[in-house]
Amino acid sequence: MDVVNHLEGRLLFAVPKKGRLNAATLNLLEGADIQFRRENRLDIALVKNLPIALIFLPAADIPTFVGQGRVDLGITGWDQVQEHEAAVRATTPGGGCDMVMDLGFGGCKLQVQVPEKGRFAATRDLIGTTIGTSFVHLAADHFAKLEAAADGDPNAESATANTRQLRTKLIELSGSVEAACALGVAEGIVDLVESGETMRAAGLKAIDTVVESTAVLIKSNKPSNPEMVELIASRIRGVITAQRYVLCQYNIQRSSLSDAAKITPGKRAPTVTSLDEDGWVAVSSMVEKKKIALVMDDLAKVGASDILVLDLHNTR
Ligand SMILES: Nc1ncnc2c1ncn2[C@@H]1O[C@H](COP(=O)(O)OP(=O)(O)OP(=O)(O)O)[C@@H](O)[C@H]1O
Ligand SMILES: O=P(O)(O)OC[C@H]1O[C@H](OP(=O)(O)OP(=O)(O)O)[C@H](O)[C@@H]1O
Repeated sequence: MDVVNHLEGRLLFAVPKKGRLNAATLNLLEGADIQFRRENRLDIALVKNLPIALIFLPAADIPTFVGQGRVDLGITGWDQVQEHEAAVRATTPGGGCDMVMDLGFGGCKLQVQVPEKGRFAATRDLIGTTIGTSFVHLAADHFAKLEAAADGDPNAESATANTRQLRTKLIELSGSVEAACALGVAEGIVDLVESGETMRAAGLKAIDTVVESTAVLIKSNKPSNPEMVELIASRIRGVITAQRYVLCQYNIQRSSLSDAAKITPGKRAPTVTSLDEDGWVAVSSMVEKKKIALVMDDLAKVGASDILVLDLHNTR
């Protein structure tokens, strides 16, 4: 089938075609029951059960397609959204992308890195040197602020590369940025760090953070079908919430219910049902997954018993 001729009337949704955000994004689409089959080598896939087409793009290009309104929705890193905004700020304030929600995965930091045993201790020491990065616009804005501060500019915090002539030289690299220092291409780099393994393996250390990032859902500020955007956003929100929470169930004496309810207040309020035993109630309540062990300890202390923790598949 010639999918390109079947896009009419469909909401276009850009997703990372490879890399760090690809697998988690595909999981999210599955959880939101967005069903598709991607033909070999084709970057467009029609969704079978909704009037949507998925467009598989490099994460770095997704803010451009969304910002120009060529696609309606996209999933990419917040770092990429910020880089796009820094690139087009002079012509398109806001970049044309609206943030819909933080998706929680793909956490990393865009950091200034220098050789571990080198002469640079702070980012300002790098002013006037050469910096290698794939994030040239964010790095340029970061150094514009530093240079403005070093020059005693009272408005240094709002300085950008559009408003200043930079003394620091930025070299655009498309990957393996960590190699730049060892090979003498740059004195420092600005690149992503998650575990820090790649940085340490290259003999580098981080001395400053430019942006903290996670994957985000963004939408065009002129979507073709706002109702469909809202439907997809609410399905994705349901899956993300389900991933973040568990359902905690327990039995407790009614006299201790108010103490237990303080520990498990739920999203709105805990659900309380009577048990077939005088003076006892059963409680169920959503609890943040990362807090559940402490919550169980606290519930046991106030007399809860038969505490069960259940995974959630979806919420709305
Ligand atoms: N180590 C990491 N841990 C978590 N998230 C990361 C990491 N590296 C990158 N990301 C996130 O994933 C996004 C895409 O990066 P990734 O390196 O996977 O891109 P890519 O599309 O494969 O491009 P490239 O070919 O340049 O590597 C980044 O913008 C960032 O938001
Ligand atoms: O702190 P860590 O957990 O080691 O992760 C950081 C690395 O991950 C990303 O690169 P990726 O492996 O995606 O490849 P790339 O260099 O080709 O972009 C990033 O550019 C770093 O190099």
